[in-house]
Amino acid sequence: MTRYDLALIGFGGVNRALAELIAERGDTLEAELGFALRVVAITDLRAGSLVRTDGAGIDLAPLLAVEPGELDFSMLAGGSPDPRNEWIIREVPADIVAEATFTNPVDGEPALSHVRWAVEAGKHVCTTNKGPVALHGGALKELARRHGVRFEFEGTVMSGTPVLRTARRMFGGLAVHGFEGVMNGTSNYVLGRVESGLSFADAVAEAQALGYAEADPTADIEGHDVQLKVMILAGEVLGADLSRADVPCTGLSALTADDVRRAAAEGLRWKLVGSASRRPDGTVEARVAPVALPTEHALAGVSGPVNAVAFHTDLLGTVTVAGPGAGRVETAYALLSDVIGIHEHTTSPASVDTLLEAGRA
Ligand SMILES: NC(=O)c1ccc[n+]([C@@H]2O[C@H](COP(=O)([O-])OP(=O)(O)OC[C@H]3O[C@@H](n4cnc5c(N)ncnc54)[C@H](O)[C@@H]3O)[C@@H](O)[C@H]2O)c1
Ligand SMILES: N[C@@H](CCO)C(=O)O
Repeated sequence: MTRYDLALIGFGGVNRALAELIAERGDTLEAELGFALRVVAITDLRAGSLVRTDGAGIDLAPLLAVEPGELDFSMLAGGSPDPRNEWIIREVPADIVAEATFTNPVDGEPALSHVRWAVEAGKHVCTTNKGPVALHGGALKELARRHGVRFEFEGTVMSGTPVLRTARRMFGGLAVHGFEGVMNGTSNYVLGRVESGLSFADAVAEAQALGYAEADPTADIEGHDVQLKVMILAGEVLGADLSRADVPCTGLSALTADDVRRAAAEGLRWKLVGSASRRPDGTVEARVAPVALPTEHALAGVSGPVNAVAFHTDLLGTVTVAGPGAGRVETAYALLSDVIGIHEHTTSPASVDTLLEAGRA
């Protein structure tokens, strides 16, 4: 039986939920997927770091029984009060590094370094962190290719909903002209709650408590999170290499609660829409902005933390992918799907992804 040893970098909502999946469903996953998962290292800014590479690895159940804010690895055997990220990523024997620290939309750090260190150490990486992928995705993919490891990031767009794999695997032979979508769970949840009478501030607080929001929810509300997602998706489906400056961004602070409720009374729904399309000269234009959509529009009915992206193609017309856009468990599932992708790739060199990548190279 194949076993993958994991190092979890960041132990907040998402990586904790991944640890829960492994602790609670490890045996079922093993029987279904044909590989076992063992966590051998965890680092976190607040809890410190923990390493256990013998036996069954880190015993996850006792860690998960402690409230997140009270976790202190320094009290445990193999623990340290410091998040020894570089040493753990480079030196502790692990097969896969799961990176789920804060997204930094300015330069992607320190997650960018986490990904680089892992790849340079010959470890596969899966991440839900949008910063490194949006800002340095091309260079990181090339680095991973040179080191013979996988760099997977399904959870960066629409959390566990497999929009990136769907676009990569299912659109072969089609020309994609562009896409538009509701790609932020927090802002979409907030708009719905404001529509039903809550203040913006209270609605944001709810989204934070539900685990949808970024550490700084300004990124959700002002559209910077969607900006990064548009850059990632445009890279994947349009082959574009966009910088943040290429994606003008207007957020929800352009709207008042009255605007949102008045629109609803007039049969319109405000949505924070991210879009990109290919111009006739082949270049790509993209933007993020709130749009008042008529209720019959496909994106108008996308509610709460649900997201949807409508892809405009030549042979199929518009193809819409909808599903959860945020949530701890949903995003942990994206990491699991990345691990499955790594397993498929390493065990079947003729896997769909490998063949598609070879075709594109
Ligand atoms: N929660 C979601 O719905 C969701 C969905 C998709 C993508 N994401 C992305 O996944 C990542 C994690 O999200 P989350 O909800 O778990 O966030 P979170 O804030 O709950 O957890 C992040 C954890 O990372 C730790 N951390 C931050 N910087 C660190 C560092 N330098 N070294 C070690 N640990 C560090 C923090 O202490 C925290 O515990 C973020 O980048 C987020 O944008 C989240
Ligand atoms: N904060 C993000 C998480 C998913 O990327 C959202 O609300 O969509």
